Amino acid sequence: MRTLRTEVAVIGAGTAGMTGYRAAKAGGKQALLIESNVYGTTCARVGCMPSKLLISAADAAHMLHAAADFGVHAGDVRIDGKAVMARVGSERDRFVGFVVESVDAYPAEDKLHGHARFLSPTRLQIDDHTLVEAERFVIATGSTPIVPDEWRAAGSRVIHSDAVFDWEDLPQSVAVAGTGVIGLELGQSLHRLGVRVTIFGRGGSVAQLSDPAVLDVARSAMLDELDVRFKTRVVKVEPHGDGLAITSEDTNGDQQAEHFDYLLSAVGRRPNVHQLGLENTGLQRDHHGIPLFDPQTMQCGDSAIFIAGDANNDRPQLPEAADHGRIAGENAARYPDVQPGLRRTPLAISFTEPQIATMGASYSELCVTHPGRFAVGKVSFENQGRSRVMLQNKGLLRVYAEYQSGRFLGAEMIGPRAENIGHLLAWAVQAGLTVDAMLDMPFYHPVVEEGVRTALRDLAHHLKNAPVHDCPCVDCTPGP
Ligand SMILES: Cc1cc2nc3c(=O)[nH]c(=O)nc-3n(C[C@H](O)[C@H](O)[C@H](O)COP(=O)(O)OP(=O)(O)OC[C@H]3O[C@@H](n4cnc5c(N)ncnc54)[C@H](O)[C@@H]3O)c2cc1C
Ligand SMILES: NC(=O)c1ccc[n+]([C@@H]2O[C@H](COP(=O)([O-])OP(=O)(O)OC[C@H]3O[C@@H](n4cnc5c(N)ncnc54)[C@H](O)[C@@H]3O)[C@@H](O)[C@H]2O)c1
Repeated sequence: MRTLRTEVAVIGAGTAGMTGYRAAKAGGKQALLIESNVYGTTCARVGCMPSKLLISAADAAHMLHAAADFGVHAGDVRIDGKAVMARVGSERDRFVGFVVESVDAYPAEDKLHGHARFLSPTRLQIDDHTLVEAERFVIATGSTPIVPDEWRAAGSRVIHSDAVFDWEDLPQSVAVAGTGVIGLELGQSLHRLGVRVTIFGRGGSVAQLSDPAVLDVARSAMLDELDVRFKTRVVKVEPHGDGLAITSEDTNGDQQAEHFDYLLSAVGRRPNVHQLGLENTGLQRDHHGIPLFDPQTMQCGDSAIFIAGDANNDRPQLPEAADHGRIAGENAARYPDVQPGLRRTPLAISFTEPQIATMGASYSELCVTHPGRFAVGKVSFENQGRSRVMLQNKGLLRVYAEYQSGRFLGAEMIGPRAENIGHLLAWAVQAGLTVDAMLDMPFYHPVVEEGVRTALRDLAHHLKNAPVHDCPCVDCTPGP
């Protein structure tokens, strides 16, 4: 076994790892980037990009059906599953190609292939071929989709999201377990592309939403279009012919057995911290096995080990992975002079239709941090002018602000153009704007943003009626 010495060892060449590597190099350090799998990142290979490619194909199919409501008739819609998947695959490969090009440009001596495992706080073993001794480390190992063992036992027709993007054709039917962002984005697109889809949600959650009023509207919007079985668990999965027999059970204990080609497990992702030898680092870890770390500096305790991206499970999204990686790499380079980096206002978007966006503090967080001290304004998109014009008049936006200061705190929504409104409102939170200052901004006509103004006016009205006593239950009714 050979031994390599470096100043900064970065484990994982995903978005966080690549950014961390570049930041450590920019900080003047020698760095080694270790990757156990192929280059290309989760985002480009099996995440953000291929999922959005599938959604775009689904949107095209949906528009053809929806056009009839405008008096525009497209004739028979034919979906060529092979062509859909060929475009998803080839465009995805193009995005992956750009990432691989970047990695190819890194000096060969900075890259090492193999699975890294800590032997001590300063030493890694890579497969059975190399020992790496380093002064500082960035853990950027990403996350893995969860597939419960009892489902996995039913064989290869039980899949997770990675497998969808390798399909050469669309299947006839798919059961999806999980009403999180992956289950809904993929489940809705497959449905729109003509696949028979049933989505099982063990509770009533919808993507990242926490506001009970928005959740109610979101559940109805999803049920309007999709076969979603809320409060229904998948209890048995067995091979059946070429596919699967799936038994589900609702809250009354009523069971139903149905046949599908596939079961797509979309029940969450687990940070890759379990086969890393973290027990040999002396780091304190939480109950998920993630080292305790400072979210401003990414430093684990006071050690020379930093953790970034999905591996630390703090907002597992692409822009966050890049921010974490940069902060971790910069701090690894300047260790022990560790400094807080820029963490932005939280923003999460689910590319369902209607889209779902949350930004700033969530409703459930405010119930803990501001009990009785925040006001809520709202707008329904049902009668919102431009939304109706576009026949996208479904959804609800709820906006939150602090009594006394009038500071805008955050919002949750499902509705048209949520990806854009989400940015607008996240920027307002980060800029520290008050609701009055936001209402002084320009609003054009006729635009969906006029709906945002309606919600802000409602919020301003409620802010004037601050409760006289500090009742912790005001505006904070428990969810259904
Ligand atoms: C279907 C899907 C859709 C998504 N859509 C969006 C979206 O629209 N917008 C958005 O913002 N986010 C989206 N995400 C989330 C986003 O893709 C991730 O948050 C982001 O890619 C995480 O980057 P990362 O660098 O932490 O991990 P990764 O890119 O997964 O990199 C981790 C790397 O570490 C390697 N590794 C692991 N363990 C070891 C080891 N011991 N030794 C060596 N190497 C190791 C892995 O092989 C991997 O290459 C989506 C995710 C999925 C799955
Ligand atoms: N548009 C985007 O930004 C985007 C898209 C895809 C993924 N992502 C990222 O990927 C992460 C993982 O997404 P995800 O959808 O896998 O996870 P998630 O945590 O968002 O959702 C998982 C869902 O599965 C449910 N669940 C858990 N166990 C279950 C079981 N046994 N049966 C049925 N349901 C069960 C949970 O209640 C939850 O609703 C997200 O947190 C997100 O950050 C982001």
